[in-house]
Amino acid sequence: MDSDMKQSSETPSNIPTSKSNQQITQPSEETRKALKQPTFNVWGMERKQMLCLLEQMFYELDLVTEFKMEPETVRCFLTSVQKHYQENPFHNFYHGFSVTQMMYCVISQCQLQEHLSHIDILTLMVAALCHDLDHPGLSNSYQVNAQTDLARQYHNKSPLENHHWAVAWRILSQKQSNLLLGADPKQVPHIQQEIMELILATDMAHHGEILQTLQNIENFNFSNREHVTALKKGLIKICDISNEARPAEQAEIWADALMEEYFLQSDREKDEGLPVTPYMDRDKVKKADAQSSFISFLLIPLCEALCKHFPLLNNLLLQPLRAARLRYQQQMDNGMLERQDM
Ligand SMILES: Nc1nc2c(ncn2[C@@H]2O[C@H](COP(=O)(O)O)[C@@H](O)[C@H]2O)c(=O)[nH]1
Ligand SMILES: [Zn+2]
Repeated sequence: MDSDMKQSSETPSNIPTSKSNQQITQPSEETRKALKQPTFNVWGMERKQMLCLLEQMFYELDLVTEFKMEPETVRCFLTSVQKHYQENPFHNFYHGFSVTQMMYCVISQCQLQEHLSHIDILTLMVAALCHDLDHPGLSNSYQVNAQTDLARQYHNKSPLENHHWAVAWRILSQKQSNLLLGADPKQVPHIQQEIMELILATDMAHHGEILQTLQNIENFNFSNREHVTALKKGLIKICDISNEARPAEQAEIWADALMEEYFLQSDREKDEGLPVTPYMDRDKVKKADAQSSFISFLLIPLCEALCKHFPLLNNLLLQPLRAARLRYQQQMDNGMLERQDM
C-alpha cells in the first residue's frame, strides 16, 4: 500500500490545501478508486494511512463542506476514534476502518448520495466508524453472564453497543473533536439520535427483526422515512458482517481473527465457570462449518433482502458471498474425505 499512498505533486481532488495539511500524504488516484471497491485490502496498512483514507472519504462525500467541519477537527475526531479502539484480534481499529470502507463502497457504487440526505450519509459513515469503539473483545453474552460493570450499567440490554455509542458521544462532546460543531444546531440532536440508533442496530440480537422489516418492504421509496430507516439499519449491518464478501485471502484473515477472539472468550468462560458460548468453543467449532453457516443463515438472507431493492449489490456482495460459501463447503468436504482416508 505504501506505493499507493505516494505524495501527489498536484493538488489533491478535494482535500483543501492549508498549512496544517501540507504534511499529509495524499492518496493516489488509483487508491481513491480502490477505496470504492469491496476488494480494497486493509491488511498491511499503517494507521496513519488509514486516517488519511478516512479523511478522504469524508471529503469525497462532501460531508466536510456540508457540515462546515474544520479540517483540524476532522483529523482530531478520526485520531481520537482510532485511539479508542482496543487491540483485540478482531474488534480493533482495522475492523472499524473496514466497516466504514465497505459503507463508503456501497454508498458510492449504489450512488446513494443522489437519493439520501447529507444527514443520512453522515450518520451512516460516523456510525460505521464508531460502531465498536472500546470493544473489550468479549461479547454481550459474556458481559451478561459475568455481570460486568457494562451489563449492570445498561441493565443487560445491548451493553456493548450502548457503550460504543457512549464513547462516540464522549468524543463528539470534546470541542476539538466535535464533527458537528459547525452543523445547524437545530439538526444536531437528530444527527446524534440517528448515529445512536445505527450503532444499537449492530447488536446481532436485532438481526431477525431488522431483516424482516426489510423483507416486508414491497416497493422501496426514498420519500418514505420508515423505508430509509430500514435501509440504513440493513446497510450498517451488512457492512459490519461483510468480510466474507471480500477476496478469499482477506476474508480468511478476518475469519481467523474472529475465531481467535471467540476462542479466547470461551477459554475465559471455562476458567471463570461461566456458561460457554457454544459457537466460541475451540473444542467444538471448525472455521469452515462456522463460516458456511454464518454466510447461509445470516449474511445471504440479509444481502438478498437488500438486493431486492438495490440490484447493484448483487455483483458487489451477493455473488462473492455465494462463492465464499462454496469455498467453505469444499473445505468441509475435503476435511471429511481426509478423515475417511485415515
Ligand atoms: N461466524 C461469524 N460471525 C461473524 C462474522 N462477521 C461478524 N460476525 C458476528 O457478527 C457480530 C457483528 O457484530 P459486531 O458489531 O460485534 O462486529 C460479530 O461480533 C460476530 O459475532 C463472520 O464472518 N463469521
Ligand atoms: Zn463490528
